Amino acid sequence: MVEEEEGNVAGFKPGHEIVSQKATYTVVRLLGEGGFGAVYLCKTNNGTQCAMKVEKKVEKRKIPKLEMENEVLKSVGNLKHFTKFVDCGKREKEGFFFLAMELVGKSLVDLKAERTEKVFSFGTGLGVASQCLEAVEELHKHGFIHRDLKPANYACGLDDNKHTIYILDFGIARKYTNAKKEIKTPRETVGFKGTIRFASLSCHRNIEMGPKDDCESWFYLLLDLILVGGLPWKLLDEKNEVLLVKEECRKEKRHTLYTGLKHTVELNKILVYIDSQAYQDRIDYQFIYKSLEEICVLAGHDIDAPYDWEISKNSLKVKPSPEEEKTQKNGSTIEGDMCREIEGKKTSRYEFYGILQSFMTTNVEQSQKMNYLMDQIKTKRDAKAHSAQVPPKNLNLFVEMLLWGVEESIRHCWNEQKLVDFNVRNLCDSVTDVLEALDIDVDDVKYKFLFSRNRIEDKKKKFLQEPIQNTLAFAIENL
Ligand SMILES: Nc1ncnc2c1ncn2[C@@H]1O[C@H](COP(=O)(O)OP(=O)(O)OP(=O)(O)O)[C@@H](O)[C@H]1O
Repeated sequence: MVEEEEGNVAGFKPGHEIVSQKATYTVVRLLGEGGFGAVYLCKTNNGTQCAMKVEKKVEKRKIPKLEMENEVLKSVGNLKHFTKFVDCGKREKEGFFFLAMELVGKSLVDLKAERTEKVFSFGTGLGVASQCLEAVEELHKHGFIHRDLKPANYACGLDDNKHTIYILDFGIARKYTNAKKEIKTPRETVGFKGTIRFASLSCHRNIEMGPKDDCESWFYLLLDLILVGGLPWKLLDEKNEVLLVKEECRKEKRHTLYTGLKHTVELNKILVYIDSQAYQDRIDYQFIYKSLEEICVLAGHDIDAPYDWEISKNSLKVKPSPEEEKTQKNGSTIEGDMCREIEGKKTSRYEFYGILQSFMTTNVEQSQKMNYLMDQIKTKRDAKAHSAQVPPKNLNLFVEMLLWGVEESIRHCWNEQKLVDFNVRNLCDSVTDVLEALDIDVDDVKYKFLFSRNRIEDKKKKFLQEPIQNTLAFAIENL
C-alpha cells in the first residue's frame, strides 16, 4: 500500500489475551502484517478459531482503517466470498482497535509461490479470477469499491472451502453511492490510493475511481496469476514509470501484456471492454464471466475443475491411458514418474520463458537484449555442463527448451520488426555451444525436435513472411 505506512503492528506474543464483551481471544500466532496492522490467528474461549486484525491507534489517522473494514463486512453480511464478521472493538488504554473475523487459508500470493513455475495453471488462474470478480461484484452491489485489489488481498478457504476464494482488506474501500443508492458526484481530483502494480490508469492520474477501476485492477490481477514473467511493469516501482508502461500496453505494446499466454485475442476483449467503461457505468459482469468460461473451454479446461492447490502432489494432471491405469492398479510408480516428467517439462519451459519474458520487456536496445539472452543461455549451459551427470530425460527437456527459446526469440524479433541477422547468428552459435558442451549431436537434435514435430511447418503457417522466412532458414542452417 502506498499511503502512509506507519503505526502498524501491535506486537502480540502467543498467549496474549484480548478480552471483549463477547469472548476472550488468545493469540496463537501472527498470520501476517500489512501497512496498517497485523493479523493474528486466535482461539476463542468457546473453542473456535478466528483471524484477528489489529490496528494501532495513530493520532493523525482520525478514522481507523478497521472502521471501513468493519462497515464493509457488516453491510455485506454472510456472503460466499466474504469472511464472516465475528467481533470488533477498541482498547483505549493499550491503544489499538481490533476486528475478529472468520479464519481463511493462504493468500493467492502464497499459493502462487508454492508452485514450481510461480504461477497458476491457466485453468486455475481463470477459475480463481472469476471468483475474485464475483467478490468484487458483490462489493459493488453494496455500494463499495475496494481500490486495492491484488493477489495478496484474496485467499482460499480452509477445509471444505478450499475451492472458495475470499476477498480481504477493505482498509481503503470507499462508498461510491449515497444513501439513495445514487452514484456520488466524482471529486475534481483525488490522491493516489492502492498498490502501484495493480492501480488503474485513473488512479495513477488522480481521477476519481469507480467500479470500472476495480475491474481494471482485477484484470491486472488475472494476468499476474497466469503470466510466467509477471506483468510487464513488474520490475518498476516508480508510479509515473509504471503508468507509462500501462499506457504503452494499450497501444503499440499491447502484445507484451500477454507474453506466453494462449487465447490472447479473447483475453484482450475483456480489457477492451473494461477500458471502454466510465466512472458511473454499470459493469456487465456477466460478459466477463462468460468470456472467462469461453476461454477456458477453448483452452480445454473446465473453469470449475479443482484448483492447483486442491490437487495433491501425487495426483495426475492428465488422464492416464487404460494401460497406465492398469499398471497403477498393480502398484507400479508410473503415476509418480509421469507426474515428475510433466512437471519437469513445464518447469524447464517456464523457467526459460521467464528469462525470455524479461528479455522482451526490458527497455534496452535490441542488441543488449540479445546479449542478455545469450548470457542467460550460457549460464544455463554452464550449470548443466558442470553438473555431474545429466539424466537423459532431463537433457532432452533442456535441449527442447533451448530450441524453443530460439524460436521464440526469432518470433519476437520478427514481431518487433527489428530483426538483425547478426544477433540470430550469435544466438544460434550459443545454442550450438551448449549442445556441444553437452555432447549432443546437433543434427540429431535438429531432426528430433524441429522436424519430427513439424515445428517449423507450424511456425511457417503463422509467421512465414519476409524477413522471417530467411531468418528461420538461416537459424536452422546454423544449428
Ligand atoms: N481472515 C483471515 N484469515 C487468515 N489470514 C488472514 C485473514 N485476513 C488477513 N489475513 C492475512 O494477514 C495478512 C495481512 O492481511 P491484510 O492484507 O488484510 O492486512 P493489512 O494490514 O490491511 O495489509 P495491507 O498493507 O495490504 O493493507 C495477509 O497475509 C493475509 O493473508
